[in-house]
Amino acid sequence: MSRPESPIDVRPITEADLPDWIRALNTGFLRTPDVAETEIADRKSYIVPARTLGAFDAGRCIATFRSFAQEITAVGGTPVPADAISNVTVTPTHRRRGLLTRMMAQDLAAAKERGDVVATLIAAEYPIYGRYGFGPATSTAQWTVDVPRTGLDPRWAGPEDGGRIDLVDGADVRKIGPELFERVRRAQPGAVDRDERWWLVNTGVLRLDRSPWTEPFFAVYRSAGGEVEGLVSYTADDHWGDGKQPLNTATVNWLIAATPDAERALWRYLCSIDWITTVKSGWRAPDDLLPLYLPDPRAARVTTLADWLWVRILDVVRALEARTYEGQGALVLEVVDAGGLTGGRYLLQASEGGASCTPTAAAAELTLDVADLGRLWLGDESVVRLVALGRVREERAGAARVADALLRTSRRPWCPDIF
Ligand SMILES: CC(=O)SCCNC(=O)CCNC(=O)[C@H](O)C(C)(C)COP(=O)(O)OP(=O)(O)OC[C@H]1O[C@@H](n2cnc3c(N)ncnc32)[C@H](O)[C@@H]1OP(=O)(O)O
Repeated sequence: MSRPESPIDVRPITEADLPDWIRALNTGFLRTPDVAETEIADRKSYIVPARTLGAFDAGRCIATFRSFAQEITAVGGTPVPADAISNVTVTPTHRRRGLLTRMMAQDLAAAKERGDVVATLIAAEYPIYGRYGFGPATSTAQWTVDVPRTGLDPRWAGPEDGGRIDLVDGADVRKIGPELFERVRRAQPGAVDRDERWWLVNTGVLRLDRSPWTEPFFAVYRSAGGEVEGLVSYTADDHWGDGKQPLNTATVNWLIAATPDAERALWRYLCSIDWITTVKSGWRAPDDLLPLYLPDPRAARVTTLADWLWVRILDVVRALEARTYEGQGALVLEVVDAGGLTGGRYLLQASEGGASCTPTAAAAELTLDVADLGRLWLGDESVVRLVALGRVREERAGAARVADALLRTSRRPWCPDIF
């Protein structure tokens, strides 16, 4: 017997819809569905109703979707306008009827119209977003460091390079953090911008009902010249062994460093704190130097290695012209886009001085889906691998190697944030 259908309205929300929209969001994310006044006030402060979609069945919100303006750093350091997607839920009673597909189509069309170059998201589950043209463009890793096994000298008393580390409070972090982060993210392909609210939430000024606050320790690294170059936020537990040995864990919430000296000094500091026998790294770049700072890198065990930021190219020309390339060369790409946003055949001409990308009628050398171009855009994937997987078709022998020589980067892209 077929289910009686009521027409479901997918539309931008109004301010009056917000409590109902938040209830649906909490339901989809398996949080308690009640909605506190403080949460309504907080979300009202940053949600853009015109970019916040809800699906309504008989007046009740049963699906949510939100996007916002973001900048993502392309390879080479150019910030590119992105459509950042978040808060995607469909209530379990209404799943698998195409509601996500409807909301995604509306949002991506609007982003294209606005002139965004890419759309971005952090996927809750891997299989959801490839069908909409998103590819996993960065990965993340977490390490657990067994401090006594590192081989580090336990007599360490501070950085040897003339720099210094000081503990600071949240107010200091709000003063020095935003400027430091701007330097870091502009040099880090795959990083996205942070707004003021991020610093308020992450220093405990703005406390969210849905995630209880534990005041962390904040440590700043200054170079010998007194320049702020690194910051870390971490918490510690209180755990002792039966034999009265300290067995405490330091858990890093976030660590940013503008220089290798700052990065090395902050990890060294974390591994030197008395009573701390385990350091949990938090979300890091997959090629983070942490293990290699340790005399015995095996003391750092990988506990997570997974896809992180996904990218959907909305404008092939601008996306490929925004980034830099490792060498010089030309390539004709046939980009297949079932979503109809940016498919076509393009000639990429790249040199160390810049790149041009233009529509062309020349014969294609590689044929690939727009999701795979998203996967390649930040330099983290190999075309040769994608050819081997059957995802990219090599129309001219050797084209995959030419593409890898141009597109790949010596350090891996990384997005330090979740949104
Ligand atoms: C950026 C973020 O916010 S990530 C958070 C995503 N949200 C969640 O994970 C919360 C829990 N899950 C949900 O709310 C929903 O299941 C959603 C949002 C993932 C999917 O919503 P739906 O309305 O059911 O998706 P829709 O019906 O449009 O599905 C389209 C296609 O994707 C497939 N699909 C959807 N979700 C999944 C999934 N989790 N795993 C595998 N396939 C999926 C469907 O089977 C369908 O496939 P088809 O086109 O071959 O028939």
